[in-house]
Amino acid sequence: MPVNLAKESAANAAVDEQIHNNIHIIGVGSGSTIVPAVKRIAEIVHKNNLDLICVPTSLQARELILSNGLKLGSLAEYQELDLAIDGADEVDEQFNCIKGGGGCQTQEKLVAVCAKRFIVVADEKKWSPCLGTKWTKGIPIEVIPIAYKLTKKEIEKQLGGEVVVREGTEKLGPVLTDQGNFILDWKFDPLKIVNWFDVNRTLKLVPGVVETGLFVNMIYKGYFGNSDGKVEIRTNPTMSS
Ligand SMILES: O=C(CO)[C@H](O)[C@H](O)COP(=O)(O)O
Repeated sequence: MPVNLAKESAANAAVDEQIHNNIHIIGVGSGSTIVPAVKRIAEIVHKNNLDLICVPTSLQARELILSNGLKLGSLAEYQELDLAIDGADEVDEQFNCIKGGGGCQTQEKLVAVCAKRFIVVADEKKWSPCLGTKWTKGIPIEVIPIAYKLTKKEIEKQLGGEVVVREGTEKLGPVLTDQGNFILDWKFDPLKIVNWFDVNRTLKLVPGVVETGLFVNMIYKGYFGNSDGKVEIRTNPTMSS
């Protein structure tokens, strides 16, 4: 997967600042920006002989960890992570974000909630005044396959907008997640959203929903790369350092 300078710069800045010898267990996110991040983590780990365990958020992350010669852990073994580093599809000024463009939001959220600090690495274009402005494909929601029609109807009834079943590109039919479930993308009107916490709770209470790609005020710090290689580092003022 080709990685542009903006993503690579964000990834390198985050890893250089966050990975040191007091960090022992980390969560590793999914997507294209995480690829240079894992490469950089491996360079630091091997150069300084660090003892670091990496917990993946997807099959992609698992392979990245192994192919970069890092130690693989799991959530079954570790539920307290020093840090989780991941990509994002859109981050708003309240540090809410949409994840799941790659369909990995369920494991990504499990890993993020286990981490003392959740940090994101992204292209600056993903920083947005309001969710739904830059990322217009909707909120990714993992659902149990047999429930998808009733879940779609219920979300549209309770929250409005339109729910679309995510289809594969190289295979006909719905995309299957790493857990074997379907993904619904809920397209919403950003002007109608008052409180993301309430929206997320409403979605989670719909029968059939496994997890949403709405990460409400979970980010501690975001590293946003520009096309010239400069990186904007933004810290969530509501979280202590
Ligand atoms: O949430 C994700 C996968 O489920 C990714 O982190 C998100 O889609 C960002 O990906 P990329 O770094 O390729 O822009």
